[in-house]
Amino acid sequence: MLVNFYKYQGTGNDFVIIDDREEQFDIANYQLVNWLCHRRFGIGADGLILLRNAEGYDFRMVYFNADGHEGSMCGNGGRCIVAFAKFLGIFDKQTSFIAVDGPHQAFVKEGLVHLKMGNVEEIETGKDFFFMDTGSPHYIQFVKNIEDIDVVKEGQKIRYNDRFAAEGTNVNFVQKSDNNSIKVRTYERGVEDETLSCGTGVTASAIAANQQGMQSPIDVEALGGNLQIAFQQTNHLYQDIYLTGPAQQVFKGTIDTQLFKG
Ligand SMILES: N[C@H](CCC[C@H](N)C(=O)O)C(=O)O
Repeated sequence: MLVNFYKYQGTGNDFVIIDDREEQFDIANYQLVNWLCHRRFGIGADGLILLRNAEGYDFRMVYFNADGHEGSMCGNGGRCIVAFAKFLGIFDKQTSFIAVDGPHQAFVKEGLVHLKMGNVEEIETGKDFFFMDTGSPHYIQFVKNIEDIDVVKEGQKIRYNDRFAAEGTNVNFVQKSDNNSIKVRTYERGVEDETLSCGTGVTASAIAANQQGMQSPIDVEALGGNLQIAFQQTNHLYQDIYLTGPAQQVFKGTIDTQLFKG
């Protein structure tokens, strides 16, 4: 089968996106997804996203990690699929779509995609960490010199410890900078590597920074670019959380799935 795809990136978190409103793509074939995301044998991406139809919404976002398995919410992927939906002419000013973690609203303004994330209510605080779900599970550790962290090694220690080994977790290392800003580096489960940016991770990191006294909006520097997180916070509830940043189409192509040898 010939599959038309688009390649997008949002602050260096990159995705293969397919317009699958005809529902031709076999979502159960995780080896195929894994191959398409492979950087040497396939197209190369941190994840693959299908745009499908959904009743009551402009579209449905179906997200797979690079390992081929359907993942939880992806914030940067969410921004990229919003840019893609606008490119397809599915919406003009603002959109409402459904993802695995529930409904999302978004709009594009001055070239930046503003994506509303789900509310966050439960935040676990440990001796030297925070843990929360911003659509995906995120462990957050504040560090002094982020450049010195071996993100893959330290991230894997946490991701594969007794608590997280089975389900996995994403692990964020966060350094506070001046002016209400933080630097974030993320080890992503499902990619099992450091990525250049992780939207749900950056969102969780900003909320953790707020727990430590930083106020909304919080500017975030990821390896692949800058993002901003804004939110309303009352007692334990974080709502109106917006993840804002660029999302760009890089190229498009056609791939023959017959080339995949399984
Ligand atoms: N890159 C993502 C997160 C993908 C989710 C994931 N790696 C998982 O929790 O399985 C983001 O921008 O939010």
